[in-house]
Amino acid sequence: MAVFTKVSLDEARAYLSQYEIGDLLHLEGIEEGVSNTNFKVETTTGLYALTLFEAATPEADLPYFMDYTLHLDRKGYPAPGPALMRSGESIGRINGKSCALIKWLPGRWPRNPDVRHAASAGEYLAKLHTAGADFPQHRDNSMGISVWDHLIERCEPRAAQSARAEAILSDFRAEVAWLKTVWPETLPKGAIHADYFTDNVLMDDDGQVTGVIDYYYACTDFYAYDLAVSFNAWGFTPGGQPLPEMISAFVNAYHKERPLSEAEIAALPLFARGSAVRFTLTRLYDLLNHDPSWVVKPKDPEAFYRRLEYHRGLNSGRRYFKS
Ligand SMILES: Nc1ncnc2c1ncn2[C@@H]1O[C@H](COP(=O)(O)OP(=O)(O)OP(=O)(O)O)[C@@H](O)[C@H]1O
Ligand SMILES: N[C@@H](CCO)C(=O)O
Repeated sequence: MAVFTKVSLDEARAYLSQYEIGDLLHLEGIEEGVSNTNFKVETTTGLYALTLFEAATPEADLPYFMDYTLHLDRKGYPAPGPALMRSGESIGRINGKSCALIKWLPGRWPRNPDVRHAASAGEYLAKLHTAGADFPQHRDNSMGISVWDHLIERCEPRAAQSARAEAILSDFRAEVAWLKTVWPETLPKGAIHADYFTDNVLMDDDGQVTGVIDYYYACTDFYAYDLAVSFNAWGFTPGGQPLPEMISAFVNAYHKERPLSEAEIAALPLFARGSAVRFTLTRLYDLLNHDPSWVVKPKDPEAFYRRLEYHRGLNSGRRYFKS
């Protein structure tokens, strides 16, 4: 499904000859994923993923993503750092697309995560923040609070056909205006993942993290915002019902590894509301602009709207520590 751009064995062999990675043994398209084309590559020296960047990933930011994952990898964090060509480059071109050859990480993302998975995921999010704290580059959050008004505007033309979409957007105009008045300015920030969902965290059979992939929304923002994005992903059913024991397992494990300040804890309900708005909006945009002939199924915006409703009922960040 997600092999948008074909690559033949000969094309792959010619491309890979720029690296010191031995001879190509096997090339396999990966069906999963919706944004980029991915292949699993086996050579005489090991396993890699070959990613061809499709339109959704901003070309100009590829050096940031590659440098960040290389930085994390060199610090011993399980990120898929890029292999370097003999020229020292990490980004190449194949069949008209920019591409990178990155480390293949072991494990599988958890289809039915429980509290053990949530705790390990929370610990590794904190490790990600610590390992990236001295990464010197900056990238604005292209999906952050400063663009939510613009996302609402982009949804508006097609939302006119749906009373439900109109109602959500009307609610969000007020929500975003209010969030802007209370959004913190001075909390600890640095490089964050910004899309730390279950399908981006690989684990072993004991529910321990073995790899964290897909850094193509990584950016500079508040660490506590990334925590809220992540417990919103891990701490609810796919339909958006809260699982307080999953949220608390995630948050407590994070806090043990990277203790949160009182100000960060106090900001969690706001950040949880903001991140619920962000994912409702991007999902709503994709749904409103979906062509039924596309194979990729749009994700459900309502599941994130329900999260927003849950967080609106909480007024203390301490609440997320308890189930
Ligand atoms: N470096 C890697 N190591 C191991 N497996 C990987 C790696 N990169 C990708 N995969 C596998 O390929 C699948 C699809 O990759 P990914 O989720 O990055 O696709 P995408 O289309 O770029 O992203 P998304 O669907 O989240 O927008 C993953 O679920 C994982 O199974
Ligand atoms: N994780 C996002 C998709 C973008 O990677 C979502 O579930 O809406």
